[in-house]
Amino acid sequence: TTTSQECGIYLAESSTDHVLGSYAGRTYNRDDPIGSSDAIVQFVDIRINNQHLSEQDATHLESFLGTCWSGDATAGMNEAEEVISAVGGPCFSSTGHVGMINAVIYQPSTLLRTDHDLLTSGYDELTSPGRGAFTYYHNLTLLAVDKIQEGSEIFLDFGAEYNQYDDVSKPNIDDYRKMDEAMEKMVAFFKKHGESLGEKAASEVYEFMKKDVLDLTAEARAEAARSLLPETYHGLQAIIDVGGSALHSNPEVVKDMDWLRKEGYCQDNLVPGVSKIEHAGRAAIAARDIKKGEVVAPMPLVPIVKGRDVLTMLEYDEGDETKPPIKYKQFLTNYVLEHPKSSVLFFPAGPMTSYINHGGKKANVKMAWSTKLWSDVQAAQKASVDELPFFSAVDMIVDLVATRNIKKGEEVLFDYGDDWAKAWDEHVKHWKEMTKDVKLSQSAMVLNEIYHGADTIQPFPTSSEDSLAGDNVQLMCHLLYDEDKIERRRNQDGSRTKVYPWIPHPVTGEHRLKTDLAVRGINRMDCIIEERTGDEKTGYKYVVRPLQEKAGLKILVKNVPHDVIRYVDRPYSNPQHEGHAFRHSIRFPDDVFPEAWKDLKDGYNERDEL
Ligand SMILES: C[S@@+](CC[C@H](N)C(=O)[O-])C[C@H]1O[C@@H](n2cnc3c(N)ncnc32)[C@H](O)[C@@H]1O
Repeated sequence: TTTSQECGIYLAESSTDHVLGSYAGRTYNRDDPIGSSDAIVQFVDIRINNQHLSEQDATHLESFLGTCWSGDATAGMNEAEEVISAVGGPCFSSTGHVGMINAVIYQPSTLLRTDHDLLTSGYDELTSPGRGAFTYYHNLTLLAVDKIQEGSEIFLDFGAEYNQYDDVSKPNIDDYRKMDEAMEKMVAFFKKHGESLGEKAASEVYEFMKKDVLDLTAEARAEAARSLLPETYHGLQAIIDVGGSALHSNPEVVKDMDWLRKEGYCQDNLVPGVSKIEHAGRAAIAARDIKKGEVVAPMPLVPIVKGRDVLTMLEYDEGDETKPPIKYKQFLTNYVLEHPKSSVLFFPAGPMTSYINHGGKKANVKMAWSTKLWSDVQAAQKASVDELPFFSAVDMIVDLVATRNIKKGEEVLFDYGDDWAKAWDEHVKHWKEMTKDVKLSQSAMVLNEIYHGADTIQPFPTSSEDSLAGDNVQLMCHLLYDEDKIERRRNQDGSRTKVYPWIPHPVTGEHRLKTDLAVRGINRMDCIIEERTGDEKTGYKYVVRPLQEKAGLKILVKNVPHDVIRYVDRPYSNPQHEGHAFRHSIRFPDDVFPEAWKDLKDGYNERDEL
């Protein structure tokens, strides 16, 4: 179809500042997904493991963490004590705007993800040397929360914008919304009464609304709100026509489509799939034909200063703290670029680029520095490693360029380098030996396939029925209940239990909205299933007991739909935490690695460290 030929989302310089921005390549309606569904790389307890850092290095680490999301937004919260998520693409390269949030991370996509594709591809978690080597977290999806016109910048809701929310000098999102509503009403008023009032009286009424009514109703926000209104009431309709006061007073957020096609990067040339390479996990697949020499994806680089140290985790012997700790490499290691002559690692935050596998001689993309005028890559290339953290990702872009024609549906591959290939071959060779005395358990992903897989939908067992779940997993429910609709149940011992209904069953057409309210990271909690109703045809519903409630306080939630219940790996127990899992970074090719970034004269030698 023609739409798959058009790029749905671009990357370019933001209209708000010299930072990265994402722009709609077509019009989106509210609730439309935007861009491709991307991988998420969780890293755990990074601050706890880096308490020895110098003040400066700790600041650098924080600036890297500032480019990431909290694990709560990406379903990672149960991985460890502290979970932070590295992501690429529009979730990384969109900015916030206190007045114009038009997209959010669609949490149900990752919270309720399934792995049917991977598990039916022949991947066997218990025997594959790929176990724990690629991410369990995927399907990170952006969703439009408003109509977004073609060319418009995408603004995400980062909690941080709320700091500016109370600033009375400029309009915030509620000012824009309220004034749009007010303007609609004013237009209706002047349409009805304008003629009989006459020009002079109508203008006076408008001035009265603008000044006195706003001062009284908007109080501290009156000035900000007033700035959105036109000089005379004749200008009201034009503001409504361009799509409201936000767009009207910030016309620069909408770029010309021809400019975007020429000067921007397409961010949805790749879609996820399962790799044909055995044990490799998921893959980046071309969404359209790409010609030799074209950019497949831009990769903004995020420096991790002293990266190898920062990504080393220490595990102390609990019985004997004086013993030297065992060192592990943080899972993120597998997703970063390294150069042997540099102490800095780089997370490549491109759209879907985390999914690109190693192809060796079969690689069909290579790296080249950005040639966009808005990206000052030259300055960054001359910078020393200490200066790198101060560069914005907008000036640190490398392109992945097709080295031959790539057909739609083909897997995109990069050459990770000979060291990586050697390490992987060794790993595969020793896998059986390494794991022969280890009891490998099946992760929650495999269990969830039984209850949510496309082929079979089994009901969850109640607490009195036999369960397939091992000790390594726990049951989680996404619960939001209606506090006003309480019922009390009398128990056999005479005590009473409060029963709340799960939020009302979705009404047709509102499915997404209603269910979404409940399916959010903050509403995920341990639960026990007490009762079950329904069948495969009508759908199962459950009465569950949330375990997070204060001790002694017994409550139940009824009408909980099957789909919002999931098994989750207990903290530190999914295969990503296993010591025998493969760990190796991707080699940053010599021909593009700047001289100035080589701070290790003799080069890094892994044997020195481990
Ligand atoms: C940057 S990720 C690539 C995306 C990954 N396949 C996924 O599903 O998230 C790197 C990891 O992918 C896997 N991988 C990449 N190329 C591979 C290959 N040629 N053979 C086996 N595994 C590969 C390894 O587990 C490696 O640690």
